[in-house]
Amino acid sequence: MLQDLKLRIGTRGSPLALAQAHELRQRLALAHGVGAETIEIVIIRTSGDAILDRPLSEAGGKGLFTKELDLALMRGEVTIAVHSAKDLPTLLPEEIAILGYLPREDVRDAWISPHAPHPLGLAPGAVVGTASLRRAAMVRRLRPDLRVALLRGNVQTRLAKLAAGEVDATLLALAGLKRLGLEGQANALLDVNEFVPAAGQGAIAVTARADDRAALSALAPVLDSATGLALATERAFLHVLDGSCKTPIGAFAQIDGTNLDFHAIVLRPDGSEHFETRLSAPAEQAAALGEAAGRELLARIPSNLFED
Ligand SMILES: NCc1[nH]cc(CCC(=O)O)c1CC(=O)O
Repeated sequence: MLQDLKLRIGTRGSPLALAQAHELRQRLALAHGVGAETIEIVIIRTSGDAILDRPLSEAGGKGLFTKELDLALMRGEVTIAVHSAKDLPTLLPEEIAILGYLPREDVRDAWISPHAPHPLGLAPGAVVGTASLRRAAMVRRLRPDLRVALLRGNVQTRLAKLAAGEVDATLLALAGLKRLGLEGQANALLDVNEFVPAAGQGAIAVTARADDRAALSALAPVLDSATGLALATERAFLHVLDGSCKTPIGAFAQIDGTNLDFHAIVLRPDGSEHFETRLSAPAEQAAALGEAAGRELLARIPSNLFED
Protein backbone atom coordinates (compact mmCIF):
# COMPACT_ATOMS: atom_id res chain seq x y z
CA MET A 1 0.00 0.00 0.00
CA LEU A 2 1.12 3.52 -0.74
CA GLN A 3 0.20 4.53 2.83
CA ASP A 4 2.83 2.15 4.21
CA LEU A 5 5.48 3.22 1.71
CA LYS A 6 5.48 6.92 2.71
CA LEU A 7 6.68 8.21 -0.63
CA ARG A 8 9.11 11.11 -0.51
CA ILE A 9 9.81 12.78 -3.86
CA GLY A 10 13.25 14.33 -4.26
CA THR A 11 13.53 17.24 -6.69
CA ARG A 12 15.64 20.23 -7.59
CA GLY A 13 14.25 23.52 -6.37
CA SER A 14 13.85 25.43 -9.65
CA PRO A 15 10.30 26.48 -10.50
CA LEU A 16 10.20 23.98 -13.41
CA ALA A 17 11.53 21.12 -11.25
CA LEU A 18 8.93 21.91 -8.58
CA ALA A 19 6.13 22.02 -11.14
CA GLN A 20 7.22 18.58 -12.33
CA ALA A 21 7.36 17.22 -8.77
CA HIS A 22 3.85 18.55 -8.13
CA GLU A 23 2.59 16.97 -11.35
CA LEU A 24 4.04 13.61 -10.27
CA ARG A 25 2.57 13.96 -6.78
CA GLN A 26 -0.86 14.84 -8.18
CA ARG A 27 -0.86 11.84 -10.51
CA LEU A 28 0.29 9.48 -7.73
CA ALA A 29 -2.31 10.76 -5.28
CA LEU A 30 -5.06 10.33 -7.89
CA ALA A 31 -3.90 6.84 -8.91
CA HIS A 32 -3.74 5.63 -5.30
CA GLY A 33 -6.78 7.49 -3.98
CA VAL A 34 -4.84 9.36 -1.30
CA GLY A 35 -4.52 13.07 -0.54
CA ALA A 36 -1.56 14.82 -2.20
CA GLU A 37 -0.40 16.01 1.24
CA THR A 38 0.47 12.40 2.17
CA ILE A 39 3.30 12.50 -0.39
CA GLU A 40 6.20 14.67 0.67
CA ILE A 41 8.27 16.78 -1.73
CA VAL A 42 11.89 17.24 -0.65
CA ILE A 43 14.00 19.93 -2.35
CA ILE A 44 17.62 18.97 -2.95
CA ARG A 45 20.14 21.52 -4.12
CA THR A 46 22.44 20.21 -6.87
CA SER A 47 25.84 21.45 -8.03
CA GLY A 48 24.27 22.36 -11.38
CA ASP A 49 22.01 24.88 -9.63
CA ALA A 50 25.04 26.71 -8.25
CA ILE A 51 26.87 27.17 -11.58
CA LEU A 52 25.37 29.91 -13.69
CA ASP A 53 28.28 31.65 -15.34
CA ARG A 54 29.37 29.10 -17.96
CA PRO A 55 27.76 26.52 -20.21
CA LEU A 56 27.08 23.26 -18.36
CA SER A 57 29.04 21.47 -21.07
CA GLU A 58 32.15 23.18 -19.67
CA ALA A 59 31.26 22.73 -16.00
CA GLY A 60 30.92 18.94 -16.06
CA GLY A 61 27.73 18.04 -17.87
CA LYS A 62 24.33 16.68 -17.05
CA GLY A 63 25.46 14.68 -14.01
CA LEU A 64 25.68 17.99 -12.16
CA PHE A 65 21.89 17.99 -11.83
CA THR A 66 21.52 14.38 -10.75
CA LYS A 67 24.40 13.46 -8.45
CA GLU A 68 22.94 14.88 -5.25
CA LEU A 69 19.54 13.36 -6.05
CA ASP A 70 21.19 9.96 -6.61
CA LEU A 71 22.95 10.28 -3.25
CA ALA A 72 19.68 11.19 -1.50
CA LEU A 73 18.09 8.04 -2.99
CA MET A 74 21.02 5.87 -1.94
CA ARG A 75 20.91 7.25 1.60
CA GLY A 76 17.16 6.66 1.79
CA GLU A 77 16.41 10.36 2.31
CA VAL A 78 13.93 10.20 -0.56
CA THR A 79 12.12 7.24 -2.17
CA ILE A 80 11.93 8.54 -5.71
CA ALA A 81 13.46 11.44 -7.61
CA VAL A 82 11.92 13.42 -10.45
CA HIS A 83 13.94 14.80 -13.38
CA SER A 84 13.50 16.39 -16.78
CA ALA A 85 14.37 13.31 -18.89
CA LYS A 86 16.40 15.59 -21.15
CA ASP A 87 18.77 16.39 -18.30
CA LEU A 88 19.40 12.79 -17.21
CA PRO A 89 22.84 11.45 -18.14
CA THR A 90 22.83 8.43 -20.50
CA LEU A 91 24.56 6.37 -17.83
CA LEU A 92 23.32 6.38 -14.25
CA PRO A 93 25.14 4.91 -11.25
CA GLU A 94 24.39 1.19 -11.07
CA GLU A 95 22.52 1.64 -7.76
CA ILE A 96 19.98 3.91 -9.52
CA ALA A 97 17.31 2.94 -12.05
CA ILE A 98 14.83 4.86 -14.18
CA LEU A 99 11.41 3.52 -13.15
CA GLY A 100 9.76 5.16 -16.14
CA TYR A 101 8.23 8.39 -17.43
CA LEU A 102 5.05 10.39 -17.10
CA PRO A 103 3.07 10.91 -20.34
CA ARG A 104 5.17 13.17 -22.57
CA GLU A 105 4.24 16.83 -23.07
CA ASP A 106 4.53 18.56 -26.44
CA VAL A 107 8.13 17.97 -27.58
CA ARG A 108 8.54 21.11 -29.70
CA ASP A 109 10.91 24.01 -29.21
CA ALA A 110 9.13 27.33 -28.80
CA TRP A 111 10.51 30.44 -30.53
CA ILE A 112 10.36 33.57 -28.45
CA SER A 113 11.15 36.91 -30.03
CA PRO A 114 9.46 40.29 -30.25
CA HIS A 115 11.10 40.76 -33.68
CA ALA A 116 10.15 37.77 -35.86
CA PRO A 117 8.21 34.49 -35.72
CA HIS A 118 11.12 32.37 -37.04
CA PRO A 119 14.93 32.63 -37.23
CA LEU A 120 14.56 33.41 -40.96
CA GLY A 121 12.77 36.66 -40.12
CA LEU A 122 15.44 38.18 -37.86
CA ALA A 123 17.57 41.10 -39.03
CA PRO A 124 21.15 40.29 -40.13
CA GLY A 125 23.48 40.00 -37.14
CA ALA A 126 20.66 39.73 -34.59
CA VAL A 127 21.49 37.92 -31.36
CA VAL A 128 19.88 34.61 -30.40
CA GLY A 129 20.38 33.65 -26.77
CA THR A 130 20.59 30.00 -25.79
CA ALA A 131 22.72 27.67 -23.69
CA SER A 132 21.87 24.72 -25.91
CA LEU A 133 24.47 23.62 -28.47
CA ARG A 134 21.69 21.85 -30.36
CA ARG A 135 19.56 24.98 -30.68
CA ALA A 136 22.58 27.14 -31.48
CA ALA A 137 23.70 24.80 -34.29
CA MET A 138 20.16 24.52 -35.70
CA VAL A 139 19.78 28.30 -35.77
CA ARG A 140 23.21 28.73 -37.38
CA ARG A 141 22.37 26.11 -39.97
CA LEU A 142 19.51 28.33 -41.18
CA ARG A 143 21.16 31.68 -40.49
CA PRO A 144 24.99 31.60 -40.36
CA ASP A 145 24.97 35.40 -40.02
CA LEU A 146 23.14 35.47 -36.68
CA ARG A 147 25.09 35.75 -33.46
CA VAL A 148 24.52 33.24 -30.70
CA ALA A 149 25.04 34.37 -27.11
CA LEU A 150 25.12 32.22 -24.00
CA LEU A 151 21.84 32.60 -22.12
CA ARG A 152 21.63 30.64 -18.90
CA GLY A 153 19.49 30.61 -15.80
CA ASN A 154 16.05 29.16 -15.28
CA VAL A 155 13.22 29.70 -17.75
CA GLN A 156 11.95 32.86 -16.03
CA THR A 157 15.44 34.39 -15.91
CA ARG A 158 15.92 33.79 -19.61
CA LEU A 159 12.58 35.35 -20.47
CA ALA A 160 13.47 38.37 -18.32
CA LYS A 161 16.80 38.79 -20.16
CA LEU A 162 14.97 38.65 -23.49
CA ALA A 163 12.42 41.22 -22.28
CA ALA A 164 15.30 43.47 -21.16
CA GLY A 165 16.73 43.36 -24.70
CA GLU A 166 19.91 41.44 -23.84
CA VAL A 167 19.13 39.16 -26.78
CA ASP A 168 16.75 39.43 -29.75
CA ALA A 169 15.33 35.91 -29.53
CA THR A 170 15.53 32.68 -27.62
CA LEU A 171 14.28 29.12 -27.90
CA LEU A 172 12.80 27.15 -25.01
CA ALA A 173 11.06 23.82 -24.72
CA LEU A 174 7.31 24.36 -25.02
CA ALA A 175 6.90 21.61 -22.38
CA GLY A 176 8.70 23.67 -19.76
CA LEU A 177 6.73 26.81 -20.64
CA LYS A 178 3.45 24.90 -20.37
CA ARG A 179 4.36 23.41 -17.01
CA LEU A 180 5.10 26.90 -15.73
CA GLY A 181 1.90 28.33 -17.21
CA LEU A 182 4.03 30.46 -19.55
CA GLU A 183 3.08 29.00 -22.95
CA GLY A 184 1.60 32.38 -23.84
CA GLN A 185 5.21 33.62 -24.11
CA ALA A 186 5.83 31.47 -27.19
CA ASN A 187 5.63 33.48 -30.41
CA ALA A 188 5.82 30.39 -32.61
CA LEU A 189 6.32 26.65 -32.37
CA LEU A 190 9.17 25.25 -34.42
CA ASP A 191 8.74 22.29 -36.76
CA VAL A 192 10.20 19.07 -35.31
CA ASN A 193 11.67 18.19 -38.71
CA GLU A 194 13.80 21.33 -38.69
CA PHE A 195 14.32 21.82 -34.96
CA VAL A 196 14.56 18.17 -33.96
CA PRO A 197 13.95 18.02 -30.20
CA ALA A 198 16.62 16.90 -27.75
CA ALA A 199 16.49 13.30 -26.58
CA GLY A 200 13.99 13.18 -23.73
CA GLN A 201 12.55 16.65 -24.32
CA GLY A 202 9.10 17.07 -22.78
CA ALA A 203 9.30 13.89 -20.68
CA ILE A 204 9.50 13.63 -16.89
CA ALA A 205 11.61 10.73 -15.61
CA VAL A 206 11.27 9.07 -12.22
CA THR A 207 14.28 7.35 -10.66
CA ALA A 208 14.67 5.20 -7.54
CA ARG A 209 17.16 2.80 -6.03
CA ALA A 210 17.55 -0.06 -8.51
CA ASP A 211 16.63 -2.65 -5.84
CA ASP A 212 13.50 -0.82 -4.64
CA ARG A 213 10.63 -2.96 -5.94
CA ALA A 214 8.08 -1.20 -3.73
CA ALA A 215 8.87 2.11 -5.42
CA LEU A 216 8.40 0.54 -8.86
CA SER A 217 5.00 -0.93 -8.00
CA ALA A 218 3.85 2.35 -6.44
CA LEU A 219 4.84 4.22 -9.63
CA ALA A 220 3.52 1.68 -12.15
CA PRO A 221 0.00 3.16 -12.44
CA VAL A 222 1.28 6.61 -13.44
CA LEU A 223 4.03 5.58 -15.87
CA ASP A 224 3.41 5.84 -19.61
CA SER A 225 4.62 2.98 -21.78
CA ALA A 226 4.58 4.84 -25.12
CA THR A 227 6.84 7.51 -23.61
CA GLY A 228 9.05 4.73 -22.18
CA LEU A 229 9.53 3.19 -25.62
CA ALA A 230 10.31 6.54 -27.26
CA LEU A 231 12.80 7.36 -24.53
CA ALA A 232 14.43 3.92 -24.75
CA THR A 233 15.09 4.64 -28.44
CA GLU A 234 16.38 8.16 -27.89
CA ARG A 235 18.61 7.22 -24.95
CA ALA A 236 20.07 4.18 -26.74
CA PHE A 237 20.91 6.45 -29.67
CA LEU A 238 22.58 9.01 -27.44
CA HIS A 239 24.57 6.28 -25.73
CA VAL A 240 25.99 5.00 -29.05
CA LEU A 241 26.96 8.52 -30.06
CA ASP A 242 28.37 9.13 -26.62
CA GLY A 243 26.09 12.15 -26.72
CA SER A 244 26.68 14.74 -24.06
CA CYS A 245 25.78 18.36 -23.78
CA LYS A 246 28.95 19.06 -25.81
CA THR A 247 27.29 17.64 -28.88
CA PRO A 248 24.55 19.23 -30.98
CA ILE A 249 22.20 16.27 -31.35
CA GLY A 250 18.47 16.01 -31.97
CA ALA A 251 16.73 12.68 -31.36
CA PHE A 252 12.97 12.22 -31.51
CA ALA A 253 11.08 8.90 -31.45
CA GLN A 254 7.34 8.61 -31.71
CA ILE A 255 4.92 5.69 -31.56
CA ASP A 256 2.88 5.21 -34.75
CA GLY A 257 0.51 2.29 -34.22
CA THR A 258 2.75 -0.65 -33.31
CA ASN A 259 5.86 0.99 -34.79
CA LEU A 260 8.35 3.53 -33.55
CA ASP A 261 9.44 6.25 -36.00
CA PHE A 262 12.79 7.75 -35.17
CA HIS A 263 14.46 10.90 -36.53
CA ALA A 264 17.97 11.79 -35.45
CA ILE A 265 20.34 14.55 -36.49
CA VAL A 266 23.86 15.56 -35.53
CA LEU A 267 25.29 18.93 -36.49
CA ARG A 268 28.61 20.65 -36.54
CA PRO A 269 28.37 23.25 -33.75
CA ASP A 270 28.59 26.12 -36.28
CA GLY A 271 25.71 24.59 -38.26
CA SER A 272 27.79 24.32 -41.45
CA GLU A 273 27.24 20.57 -41.74
CA HIS A 274 24.62 18.11 -40.57
CA PHE A 275 23.85 14.40 -40.88
CA GLU A 276 20.47 12.87 -40.26
CA THR A 277 18.65 9.58 -40.39
CA ARG A 278 15.07 8.36 -40.18
CA LEU A 279 14.39 4.75 -39.24
CA SER A 280 11.34 2.79 -38.09
CA ALA A 281 11.01 -0.52 -36.25
CA PRO A 282 8.43 -2.47 -34.28
CA ALA A 283 7.96 -0.76 -30.92
CA GLU A 284 9.35 -3.67 -28.91
CA GLN A 285 12.73 -3.10 -30.60
CA ALA A 286 13.06 0.41 -29.19
CA ALA A 287 16.63 0.19 -27.91
CA ALA A 288 17.86 -1.69 -30.99
CA LEU A 289 16.31 1.03 -33.20
CA GLY A 290 18.18 3.77 -31.37
CA GLU A 291 21.43 1.81 -31.52
CA ALA A 292 21.03 1.09 -35.24
CA ALA A 293 20.45 4.79 -35.95
CA GLY A 294 23.47 5.67 -33.82
CA ARG A 295 25.74 3.23 -35.62
CA GLU A 296 24.50 4.39 -39.01
CA LEU A 297 25.31 8.02 -38.21
CA LEU A 298 28.63 7.20 -36.55
CA ALA A 299 29.72 5.50 -39.77
CA ARG A 300 28.92 8.64 -41.79
CA ILE A 301 30.07 11.54 -39.66
CA PRO A 302 33.59 12.96 -39.73
CA SER A 303 35.44 12.19 -36.50
CA ASN A 304 36.03 15.89 -35.81
CA LEU A 305 32.37 16.91 -36.26
CA PHE A 306 31.86 18.00 -32.66
CA GLU A 307 35.23 19.73 -32.26
CA ASP A 308 34.75 23.38 -32.97
N1 LIG B 1 18.11 22.05 -19.85
C1 LIG B 1 17.09 22.77 -19.19
C2 LIG B 1 15.74 22.18 -19.39
N2 LIG B 1 15.48 20.91 -19.03
C3 LIG B 1 14.19 20.64 -19.36
C4 LIG B 1 13.65 21.78 -19.92
C5 LIG B 1 12.30 21.93 -20.45
C6 LIG B 1 11.33 20.84 -20.18
C7 LIG B 1 11.52 19.60 -20.99
O1 LIG B 1 12.18 19.57 -22.04
O2 LIG B 1 10.94 18.59 -20.57
C8 LIG B 1 14.63 22.77 -19.92
C9 LIG B 1 14.51 24.15 -20.39
C10 LIG B 1 14.40 24.26 -21.88
O3 LIG B 1 15.06 23.51 -22.62
O4 LIG B 1 13.67 25.11 -22.35
